[in-house]
Amino acid sequence: MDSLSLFCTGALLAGGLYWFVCVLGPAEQKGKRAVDLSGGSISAEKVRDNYKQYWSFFRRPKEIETAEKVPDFVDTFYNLVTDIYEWGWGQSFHFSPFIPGKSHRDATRLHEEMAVDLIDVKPGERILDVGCGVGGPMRAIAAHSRAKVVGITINDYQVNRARMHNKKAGLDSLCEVVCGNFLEMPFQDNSFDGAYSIEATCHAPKLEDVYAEVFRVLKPGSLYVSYEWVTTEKYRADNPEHVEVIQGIERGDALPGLRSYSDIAEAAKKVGFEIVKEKDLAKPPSLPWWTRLKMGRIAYWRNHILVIVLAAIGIAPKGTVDVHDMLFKTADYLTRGGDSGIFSPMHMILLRKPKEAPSKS
Ligand SMILES: C=C(CC[C@@H](C)[C@H]1CC[C@H]2C3=CC[C@H]4[C@H](C)[C@@H](O)CC[C@]4(C)[C@H]3CC[C@]12C)C(C)C
Ligand SMILES: C[S@@+](CC[C@H](N)C(=O)[O-])C[C@H]1O[C@@H](n2cnc3c(N)ncnc32)[C@H](O)[C@@H]1O
Repeated sequence: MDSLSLFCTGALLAGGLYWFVCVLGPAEQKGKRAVDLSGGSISAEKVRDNYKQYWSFFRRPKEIETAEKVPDFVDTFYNLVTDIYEWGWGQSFHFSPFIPGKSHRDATRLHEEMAVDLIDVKPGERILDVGCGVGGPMRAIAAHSRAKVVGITINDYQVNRARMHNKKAGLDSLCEVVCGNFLEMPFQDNSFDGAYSIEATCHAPKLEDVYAEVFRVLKPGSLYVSYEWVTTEKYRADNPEHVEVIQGIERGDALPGLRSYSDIAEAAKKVGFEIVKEKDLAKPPSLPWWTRLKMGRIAYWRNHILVIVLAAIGIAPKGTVDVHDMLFKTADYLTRGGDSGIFSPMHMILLRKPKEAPSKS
């Protein structure tokens, strides 16, 4: 081979590699690169053991029912997945309906802005983000409403990521992040002008417990909106395929059991909220939220090969391959849940804490 053809082959290979690693994949701003994948707050050598521990929860369903253990198990889950989510999805860890002509990023932002528009807050007011992740929604909401947002997450790795992103976005004066359990929040009674939760309260073993905490910290008369993960009216517990899909979603997303859409308002009323509005935002005329998952399939294969290579050469923690494989399968269960209509990640409920507490007679 002469030197010219050697050069051309080399250039072609390098170009192909660059395209495979850097171009192919979801065209979103990530904040994470494949070479920076970690196990969150878990040291690299313990990632695989923690992954095994995570799975063992599902092999012993009794443990999942032990509600006190759930926040720890959810914390382990987010140590394992946070970097992969940021790398492969972006800084907002939720779904949104597909909008023709809009990027995923814009569709995501509009879904987030809708939440704060619903709770009707004014600039300068203080609102709570229940289960804030690395703060994608918090930043969009603070920028859109100019309200002061306080986010809470159980995972300290996410707290650090969120604070770093807030600073980088120049929004740290409006956005504050606290590490804590949303089942026992470190906030005073009647101290927030509004609250929202986006695809986070599904991690609570009992929805009443988190709703009761939100109720406690809200000022009387103020509003709370939540986007809930639910099984819909199409779900049949006696259909083995339905059960397989829902259990697949629960295992791959650290859920102590998905709730039926009909349980949401009940839980809210039980703790004292008034129901202002309830609507499944996934229903037509909205377009499928799972289109994005389907469109990403080629990128997931590319990511999988990349993760295997990075783990083999010691750049990514060994257990990353297992975690990625789990997410790969989860994406399929979620897509099947969406296609069949038995599952929705955006059952919206808008609630008001009454102005006056009901009399106890
Ligand atoms: C609300 C929750 C999380 C919802 C979604 C943000 C995530 C659910 C499944 C995740 C993913 C699945 C496939 C991954 C892919 C194999 C990888 O290469 C890149 C990242 C994924 C696309 C990843 C991204 C985030 C999800 C879509 C739950 C936890 C309550
Ligand atoms: C799927 S993520 C959604 C994050 C964010 N709402 C978003 O849309 O980007 C769920 C979030 O809920 C948080 N979470 C789950 N259980 C929690 C608990 N008991 N206390 C506090 N946060 C919790 C997780 O740490 C994570 O940040």
